[in-house]
Amino acid sequence: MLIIGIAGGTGCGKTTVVNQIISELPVDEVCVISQDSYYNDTSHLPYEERVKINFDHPQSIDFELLISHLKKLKKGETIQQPVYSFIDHNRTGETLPTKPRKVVIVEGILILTNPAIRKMFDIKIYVHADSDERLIRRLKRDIAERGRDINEVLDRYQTTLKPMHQQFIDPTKEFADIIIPNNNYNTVAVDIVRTIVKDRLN
Ligand SMILES: Nc1ncnc2c1ncn2[C@@H]1O[C@H](COP(=O)(O)OP(=O)(O)O)[C@@H](O)[C@H]1O
Ligand SMILES: Nc1ccn([C@@H]2O[C@H](COP(=O)(O)O)[C@@H](O)[C@H]2O)c(=O)n1
Repeated sequence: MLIIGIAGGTGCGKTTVVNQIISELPVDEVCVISQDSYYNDTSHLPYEERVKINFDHPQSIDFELLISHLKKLKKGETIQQPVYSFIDHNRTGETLPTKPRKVVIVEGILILTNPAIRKMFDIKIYVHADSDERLIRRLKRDIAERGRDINEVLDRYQTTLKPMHQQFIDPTKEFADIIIPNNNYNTVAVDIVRTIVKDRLN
């Protein structure tokens, strides 16, 4: 099994890069694990408290569950990946059965901050886009897809996104084997990663 970790700040294009990588691969050869599925279960908190959580701090992630799921996949077991709602700021209670595959891609802003999970990755990738580009993309995406308005995104950017990015996420670039510049769509870099993955599948 080849486990690839893909990190980078919010809006850098991780999900887009993952979709480009897997688009030409057989569906039964690859599975994707999103760090967002592993936000802590906060069902015990009311919505008014959940909305105040700092979702860009490493402590917001249930790394224990994520690591145990990766270990299960390595052992050939199917896992139940939690489904997360950005509207409710919580897990939905539903799960997505995820089968072990030859290639497992784990993507998320904080996945390279955790030493134990870092050790599990065969390839570590950091997707980079400038902060103004990321903020513009995040604004558009969160308003269109995650039920947010401009004030919510800008407040969160100033209070948590920017400081957490500087403190925790950007420094993980140093752990990356490959850094993909993604201010523009980077088809060359995606092709290189695809070639590595295809080589592994043969
Ligand atoms: N290279 C790019 N150029 C322009 N827009 C992009 C690029 N990569 C991603 N996007 C767009 O930016 C938004 C955020 O991308 P996404 O892949 O969800 O980022 P992430 O998963 O890192 O938060 C999406 O709407 C996506 O279509
Ligand atoms: N309830 C939540 C949980 C997370 N976020 C934000 O999502 C970002 C990470 O996801 P990406 O797809 O952008 O990598 C992170 O920056 C959190 O602030 C949220 O807004 N609400």
